[in-house]
Amino acid sequence: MDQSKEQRILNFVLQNAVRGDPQSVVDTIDKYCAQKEWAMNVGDEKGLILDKILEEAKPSTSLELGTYCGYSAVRMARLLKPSARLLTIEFNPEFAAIAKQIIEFAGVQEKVKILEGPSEEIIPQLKKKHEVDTLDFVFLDHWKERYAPDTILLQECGLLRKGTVILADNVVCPGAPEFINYIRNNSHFECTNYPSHLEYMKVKDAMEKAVFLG
Ligand SMILES: O=C(NC/C=C/[C@H]1OC[C@H](O)[C@@H]1O)c1cc([N+](=O)[O-])cc(O)c1O
Ligand SMILES: [Mg+2]
Repeated sequence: MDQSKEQRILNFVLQNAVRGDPQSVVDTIDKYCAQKEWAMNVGDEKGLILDKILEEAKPSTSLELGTYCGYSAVRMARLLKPSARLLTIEFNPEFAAIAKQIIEFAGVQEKVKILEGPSEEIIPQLKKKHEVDTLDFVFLDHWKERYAPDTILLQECGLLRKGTVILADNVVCPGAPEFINYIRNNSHFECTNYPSHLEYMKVKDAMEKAVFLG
C-alpha cells in the first residue's frame, strides 16, 4: 500500500527533526511542506499570528478543532505554561495516529490530549468526560462549514467564559463565510481580522479572532 502524504511528513520529522524539540518539529514540517509537498498545516506565516495571540491569552485550557498532523498542536504546546492543557479534536483516525506520533516526538504529549471523533459529539463531553470547566482559547481549523455550528455548540455547552479567545484559520481561503457572517453580527463577540497568506503559498488568506464578551 502506498504511503500517505501524512506518513511521508511523519517520516521526514522522525528523520530530520530533533526529538524533544518542538521548534525543530515545527520548522521541519514547514521545510517539507514548503519544498516537497503542500499540506494544510497553519504554517509559518499564520503560525506567527497564532503564536502572538496565544501568548497574549496565556491560556490554561485550550481546545483545537482539526488536529491534522499535529503541527499547530505542537506549535501551541511549545508556548503553553507547564500546567496548561491543550485538547485537540480530530475526526480522521489516520490523521490522529500521525499526530499522536508527531506530538510524542516533539515531547509535548504531557500538555496535549488528542480526542478522536466528530467535534459535534466530543464538544458536549468536554465538561463531564474531560474535566473541562471553561475554555480560555479555541483554535478553529477543521471543516470550515463546522466553524459556526461548533461555535454555537460551545456556547450551548457553557464552555465559553467572558474573555475566551476564539481564533479561526482560513477565513479567506478556503473561506468560512457562514462563520464570519455569524460572528461579526453577534454582539457577544468582539472580532479582529488578521490578513495573511495561505500556508506555503502566495494566495491571500486571513485569520479571525473573536473574543467572547459573556
Ligand atoms: O480543509 C481544511 N482544513 C480542514 C480539515 C479537515 C478535516 O478533514 C478530515 C480531518 O478531520 C481534517 O481535520 C483546510 C484546507 C486548506 N486548503 O487550502 O484547502 C487550508 C487549510 O489551512 C485548511 O485548514
Ligand atoms: Mg487551516
